Amino acid sequence: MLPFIKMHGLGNDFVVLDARETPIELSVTQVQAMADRRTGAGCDQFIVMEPAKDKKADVFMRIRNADGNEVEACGNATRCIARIMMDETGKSDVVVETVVGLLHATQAHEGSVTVNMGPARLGWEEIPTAAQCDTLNMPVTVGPLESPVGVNVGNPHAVYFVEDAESIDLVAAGPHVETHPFFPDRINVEVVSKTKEGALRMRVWERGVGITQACGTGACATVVAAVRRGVIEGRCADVVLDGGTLNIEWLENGEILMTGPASRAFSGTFHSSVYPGA
Ligand SMILES: N[C@H](CCC[C@H](N)C(=O)O)C(=O)O
Repeated sequence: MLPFIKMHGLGNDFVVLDARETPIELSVTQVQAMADRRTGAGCDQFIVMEPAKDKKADVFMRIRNADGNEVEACGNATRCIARIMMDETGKSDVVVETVVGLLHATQAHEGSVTVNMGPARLGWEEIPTAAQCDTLNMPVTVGPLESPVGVNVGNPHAVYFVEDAESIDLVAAGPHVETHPFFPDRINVEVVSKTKEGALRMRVWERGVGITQACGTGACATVVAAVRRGVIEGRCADVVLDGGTLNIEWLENGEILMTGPASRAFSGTFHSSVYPGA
């Protein structure tokens, strides 16, 4: 049997396996089965904790989308893994290592966690796009969505500013943007409208998953895009997602701070029919 913990960040949910003692090798189809909301444990992303490679880190976090593919970053999951390490070590500051670098996490107010998600990458080659472009207005129009801002937060995002984010048919438009040929690695898609000064409403179609309740890296990309476009004053905003609110600050040094909750849901075990040898 293979134990797991179910966690979430504002409803963006994760199955977390601990492979720090014993390596766990998972195929794409195994992850798809374990992430399935009917035949598996159900999750948006599948997280495996591995021994840190860098001695400055407390743990290595490997991230797979529900479609089984490995991705570079997951803000909400980073807060959850940081929470596990804080509870385990008693430290209020921990370092989560990922394929794109070391992420520093700090205990914040009322059980929230603040993570430095690292620098926003803004060059067309960093998004990446298939051709050189102005990432402040990328040439990708789908239905009512046009001229998104490209931001890479370890993973790629196309941020569309619209009059009313609630009115956008994201199920119709999201997949077409996600798989548009201009984005060779595919892309996460955000639709954003300003509700009041310092607050942005954001809905997300996630690469490899679909619509999720929240997206930490998407919220980071949203505030970076809003600052670059002059949509907000200052460099800090609350991003209101379907599942709740994240506070994001884009520092003058280019790094992005994300603050929000990290919630445990339950523990379980996968039957050996799902993970042979378990
Ligand atoms: N939910 C995650 C983002 C996952 C991004 C993933 N869908 C990708 O393909 O990059 C977050 O909180 O940042």
